[in-house]
Amino acid sequence: MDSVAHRLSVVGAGAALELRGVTRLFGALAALTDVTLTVRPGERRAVLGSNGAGKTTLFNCITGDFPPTSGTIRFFGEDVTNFPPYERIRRGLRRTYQISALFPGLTVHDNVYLACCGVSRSRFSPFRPRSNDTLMQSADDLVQAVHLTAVKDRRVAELAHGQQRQLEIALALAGAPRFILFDEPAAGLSPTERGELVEILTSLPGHIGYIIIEHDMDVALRVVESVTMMHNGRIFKEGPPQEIESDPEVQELYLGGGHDPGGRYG
Ligand SMILES: Nc1ncnc2c1ncn2[C@@H]1O[C@H](COP(=O)(O)OP(=O)(O)OP(=O)(O)O)[C@@H](O)[C@H]1O
Repeated sequence: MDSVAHRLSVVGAGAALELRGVTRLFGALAALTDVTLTVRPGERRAVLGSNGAGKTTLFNCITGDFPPTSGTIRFFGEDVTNFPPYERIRRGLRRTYQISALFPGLTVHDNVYLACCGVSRSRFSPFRPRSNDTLMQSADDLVQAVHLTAVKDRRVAELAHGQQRQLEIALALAGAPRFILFDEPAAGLSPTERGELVEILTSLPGHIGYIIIEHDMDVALRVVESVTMMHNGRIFKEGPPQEIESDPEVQELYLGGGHDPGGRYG
């Protein structure tokens, strides 16, 4: 059995994420129209599409930052459509942003430690002996998982851009997530940093599924086993990376940038 099939077989049946008929309007603009999508536990999926296709709005609906205008969202079987974002985080949903959410004056380790405190049930205490703290150990493990152990005591402001993006992944991994939404993690990275990102994503624990929005097809298609193509707020194609990559319609719409921003005003 190949590693992907094995990984998906051990994490169980059912859906991690299930969207049914999700539509999101902004005034007269339909940013998403009737999106139906199922992602299995442990599955890794890319959502691709040209600018304005609705990818970020899809993430915002899943996280609860912008609830859908209509339709339903289930997370591991539970209807979370009307849950606030923190309730989804409590259930194991995480997200990274295109814009950095790091504390630049703190060290790498302290950023991760605070993220671990933030999602843990116990409150942060300045009086807790830090060396005995299991959260400290979790933070160390996460720093290692994103290849930043060598710079763990450095302030975030001193890190290279690629290292900051790696740190954002560590923050998303805090507190035992079950599913992560990665928003363009390769943006602004050098070729070497992209290679490192691919290694980090493909080494994540097998039970953690994710959706990645990524304009860099080379990165996206190497770290997923399925792809959803969006155009003008709708899903127009789904399939394994090889099939999507060689699809003539995808090539014309995505690689040719045939986006019609006026096509979905009512
Ligand atoms: N808060 C908002 N208010 C009004 N319109 C919005 C809002 N958010 C998104 N839109 C519009 O919805 C459409 C989809 O935008 P979205 O950001 O989801 O696309 P995208 O695929 O993520 O694009 P990009 O690749 O450029 O990030 C766009 O036409 C955008 O202008």
